[in-house]
Amino acid sequence: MYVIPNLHIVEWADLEALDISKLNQPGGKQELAVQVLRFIDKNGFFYVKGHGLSDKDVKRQYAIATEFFNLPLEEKTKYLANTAAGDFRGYKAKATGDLTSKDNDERYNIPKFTPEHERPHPQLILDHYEEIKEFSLHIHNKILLPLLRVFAIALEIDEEYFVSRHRYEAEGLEYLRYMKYHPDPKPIWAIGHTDYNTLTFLFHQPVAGLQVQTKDGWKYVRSEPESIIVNVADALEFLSGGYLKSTVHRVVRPPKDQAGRPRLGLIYFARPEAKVRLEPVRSPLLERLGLQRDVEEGLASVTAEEWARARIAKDHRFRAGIVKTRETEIIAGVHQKYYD
Ligand SMILES: O=C(O)CCC(=O)C(=O)O
Ligand SMILES: [Fe+2]
Repeated sequence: MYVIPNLHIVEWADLEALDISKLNQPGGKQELAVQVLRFIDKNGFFYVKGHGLSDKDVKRQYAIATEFFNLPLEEKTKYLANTAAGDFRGYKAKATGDLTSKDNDERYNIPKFTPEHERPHPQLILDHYEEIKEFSLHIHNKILLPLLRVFAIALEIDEEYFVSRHRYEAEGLEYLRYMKYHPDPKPIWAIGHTDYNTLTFLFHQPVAGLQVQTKDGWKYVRSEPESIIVNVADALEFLSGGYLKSTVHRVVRPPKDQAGRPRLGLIYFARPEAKVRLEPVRSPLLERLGLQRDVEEGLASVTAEEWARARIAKDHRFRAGIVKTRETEIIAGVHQKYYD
């Protein structure tokens, strides 16, 4: 427990940190796999350190994000995302008018730098294109793929099993997101949810607000300058036969001393390739634990792309006021739950 000025009491979640610089040492992969096995079936949130991105690299991205959100609204709305079709590339404005209560954030999602995703961007983004590309590629190649190998070792499966389903050049939508929450009096800014991708990488930002659901209730996730907060999301839970946990989290109004400031976010959402079926892997570990699921028990008929599109379009219908309450049925009989 930590008491911040003006006596606001904040309870922090106790999360493990994986130091991935250990991957350069002999036995490092195995050591990290053992560490992962200590927590990953209970809680899909953890920190990654030793990831090779400097504080300066992260600050540069925040500087670009700040400039982006300072652009006139008419400029930003030229790049609107087609969320009605389940496509989140591009800009999402903050809700206004009758829908003001729906959300208080703006987003700009920059997809993979592959021919599939060539699209117009504001000049500001084009001016920094190479730098944004390098940052994104580092996350994919130097953080995501090594972590996927560690998870495969933990599950005692072929080390390349997950990696071969996340080829950067393959068709599939993953993106870097610039995000800005505007100060708002409502207590919950993003209702409790799981993410629909593989792993989500949340870069350091100083305004508290992210909370994770634990067996002892909601706890704040502390953001530390050297660490990336990582969470397992739906696609990886399905692929790992339910063993790696897509953990429920939410964003609340920051504590009083921070509540009046905008909250900027820098987030990378990694996803499997579009055509990957979300079927459970066969794993000796899961067999031994009696947790092995049959393919039919998973989402074998559903691809990563179909799952993500269904969830994005469903969120769109709620945000746009097309449906009055959040729908829970998504696809193939699998329900998405929400938690206040
Ligand atoms: O802003 C955050 O800290 C988390 C955002 C989030 O959960 C999401 O966009 O899925
Ligand atoms: Fe999330």
